[in-house]
Amino acid sequence: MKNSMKLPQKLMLLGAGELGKEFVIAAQRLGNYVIAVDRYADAPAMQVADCSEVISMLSADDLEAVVAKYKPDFIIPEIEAIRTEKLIEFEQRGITVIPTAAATNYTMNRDRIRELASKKLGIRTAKYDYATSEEELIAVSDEIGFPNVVKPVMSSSGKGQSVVKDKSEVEQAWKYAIANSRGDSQKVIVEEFIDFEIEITLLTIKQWNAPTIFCSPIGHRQERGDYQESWQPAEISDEMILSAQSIAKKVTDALGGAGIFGVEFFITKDEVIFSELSPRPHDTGMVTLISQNLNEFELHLRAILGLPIPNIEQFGFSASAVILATEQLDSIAFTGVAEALSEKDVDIRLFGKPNAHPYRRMGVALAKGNNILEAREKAKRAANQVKIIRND
Ligand SMILES: Nc1ncnc2c1ncn2[C@@H]1O[C@H](COP(=O)(O)OP(=O)(O)OP(=O)(O)O)[C@@H](O)[C@H]1O
Ligand SMILES: NCC(=O)N[C@@H]1O[C@H](COP(=O)([O-])[O-])[C@@H](O)[C@H]1O
Ligand SMILES: [Mg+2]
Repeated sequence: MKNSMKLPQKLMLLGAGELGKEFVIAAQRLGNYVIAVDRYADAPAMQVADCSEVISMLSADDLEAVVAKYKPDFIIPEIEAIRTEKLIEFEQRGITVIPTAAATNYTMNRDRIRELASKKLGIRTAKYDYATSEEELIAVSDEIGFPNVVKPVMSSSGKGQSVVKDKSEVEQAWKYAIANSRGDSQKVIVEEFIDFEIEITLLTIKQWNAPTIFCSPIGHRQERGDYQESWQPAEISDEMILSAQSIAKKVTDALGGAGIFGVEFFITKDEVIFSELSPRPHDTGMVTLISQNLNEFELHLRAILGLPIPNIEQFGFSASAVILATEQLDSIAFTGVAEALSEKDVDIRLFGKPNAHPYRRMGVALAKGNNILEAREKAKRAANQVKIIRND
């Protein structure tokens, strides 16, 4: 369907963070025209796009205005917090929404994608239920058991998420989830805590006119529900990889369209448990900036434009480690970059976010090594060398 299109295409990116920035670079390399949109000016992807717009992506009117102004060929969501009902309308008007408008609607809220995976497709997930008040959360927590994980149904990067060890922590978990929920949703999901051996992201590339293909699994470590480091390949059995691939194929087929998906799994001693997925490049997939011939952003672009992906070559033991802010800063400078780059097979990306607050991801260190441990150590060492200071 899409494989004889001409270039350039006009791409509208909804969300212009670090993932968008690398995607825009990939799109620009093939000469495409990109409009980067986000809630604030000078966002990372805006710095490399042809033009940019600052709007509320939760506002249908704002979305209508930018789409009417630019008439893009493709709308490519980069974050979850978008008025997805409006995307359905754009799709009906003939604009291609990636991967599909329905998929962005399914994945915007945890409950929708969970119901699809667990109830409709019968895929194994953590035991779960929902609560819409503190009283209900107390009852539901008892039913799921302790420890459990409480998350707002509308949030990402671990915002509002907590591990609840016993009854005494339920009230605090409710308050924290509601205070950090995106939009005005008062609904949380309570999940059985999975004591996994490793968690992985399986980058899954769904194409318009070619079979679904996969990257080598990426292992990752999270703190506060947010990614700290990732590595590829993840040390899991071939049998488990096949099982994860089959689940990823099932879910992405149900969502339809084309593009890359970051499909997250918990791997226990003997089970592969589906967690959630992003219908776009995944933060833990930034390791592919050093680990593959085509990184996850280039793969996303090729899948979107119906360009062939003849092979994905994995270059061996690779890792990424995040560079996080520790304080509130209005203007930023970095030190220690030269020291970090002095080691062989190390690279750094600084995203260019205009301001910082504690735990905000400002950059990432990338490394290759002779084994996974070495690659992880190198990436972490490089990340720790980079310091964020006030630029005055
Ligand atoms: N049921 C669970 N059992 C054990 N750990 C969990 C569970 N749910 C979440 N976690 C931990 O918290 C992390 C973040 O959870 P999840 O992916 O659901 O949140 P998120 O806010 O969507 O994150 P992101 O947007 O970065 O993908 C997981 O990667 C995992 O480390
Ligand atoms: N887990 C999702 C994720 O990593 N998303 C990435 O973070 C940006 C927001 O960063 P900010 O909150 O620092 O503005 C998003 O725009 C996207 O690139
Ligand atoms: Mg996640």
